[in-house]
Amino acid sequence: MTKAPIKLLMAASGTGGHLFPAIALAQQLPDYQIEWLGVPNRLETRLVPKEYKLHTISVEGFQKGFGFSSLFTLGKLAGSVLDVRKLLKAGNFQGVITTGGYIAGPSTIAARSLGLPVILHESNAFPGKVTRVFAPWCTSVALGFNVAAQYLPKAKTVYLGTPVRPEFRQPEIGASLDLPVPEGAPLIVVFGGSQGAVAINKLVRQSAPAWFDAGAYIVHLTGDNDPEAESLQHEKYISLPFYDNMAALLQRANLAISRSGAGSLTELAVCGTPAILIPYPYAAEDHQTYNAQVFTSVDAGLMFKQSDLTAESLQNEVLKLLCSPLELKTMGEKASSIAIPDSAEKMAKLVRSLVGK
Ligand SMILES: CC(=O)N[C@H]1[C@@H](OP(=O)(O)OP(=O)(O)OC[C@H]2O[C@@H](n3ccc(=O)[nH]c3=O)[C@H](O)[C@@H]2O)O[C@H](CO)[C@@H](O)[C@@H]1O
Repeated sequence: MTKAPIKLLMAASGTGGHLFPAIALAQQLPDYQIEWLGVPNRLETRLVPKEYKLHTISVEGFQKGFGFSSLFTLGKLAGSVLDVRKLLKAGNFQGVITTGGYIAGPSTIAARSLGLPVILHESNAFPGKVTRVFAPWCTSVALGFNVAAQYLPKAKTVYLGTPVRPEFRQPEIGASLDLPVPEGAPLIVVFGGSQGAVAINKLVRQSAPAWFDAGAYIVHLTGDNDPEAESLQHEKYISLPFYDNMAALLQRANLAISRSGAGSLTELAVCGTPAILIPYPYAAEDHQTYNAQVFTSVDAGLMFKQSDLTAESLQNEVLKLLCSPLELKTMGEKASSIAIPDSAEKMAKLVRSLVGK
């Protein structure tokens, strides 16, 4: 008689930073039966591969302070816990993995109340609020950056890095770059996390002419929300709202200009791509600055506060780097030195040890 596959619920929702690591991990567990838990109308409805059945619940975060709206949210949290419990019981799930964010709360409470193991992956250097609250309840908390452990003293933490899609570490299995960038031309890639960064886009468009004059090409991933996304036209400039083949792009790039979401930093490290990092100023508890500091602490990148940066200063910083290929190379090597390329395999091993083989 063949053994039934182990059933696992993947609670990962919201942004690329939460979804891509979960997808990369799921792909390392082909013998498991994985179903997904998300929220209606978020990126998971678009990004989660069709092979994983997607269940959705509605969850919300707490506002600052504690008033009627928080009581309402608390009521909703209790409702979501009941929904997840029902799902876990009906589906005979044997464990839960979550990549943090609001969905992690009800998933952790529901699973632990049923005695199921929960593995939480926290990719940020400064863990999110939900992670800090729920980490002590989890069976294991895997960290993307080891500095995060100091903020989770009561949790069973283990530093395994953040899983990346397989083509990031095995270029030969990925599609090649299908953009018209001539071989040997310096390439600057600009991206602002999975949703784009309008403020960076504007600075880049103003700075770009001097970079073109220096021979550089730019691939600019603008996100969907930039009304001026098509305002710059140049033969060395390619602008797209979103690009699927990030692995080939970052492997080819000589320099990235980026926000400092954990997913972006992890991929830059795995690809050994030097970067100018501009943390999103409104990120929860300024966590993108903590992330960027992991890079700057080993000289793998330069960090600039958005409020201090002008088009002129950005233009000059990039020109300096374009003129110093050796410095770019050294920064790239430093970035590689902090990468854990086989994080997905390590996470899969942890899951098998706690949920079952
Ligand atoms: C605004 C904000 O609060 N963002 C947070 C969000 O991630 P957010 O999704 O904004 O950013 P991340 O840097 O973590 O991930 C971006 C992901 O999108 C991919 N990508 C991007 C552009 C594109 O065209 N194609 C593409 O595939 C990147 O390759 C990367 O895998 O969750 C992360 C993990 O908790 C946090 O660290 C980020 O701070």
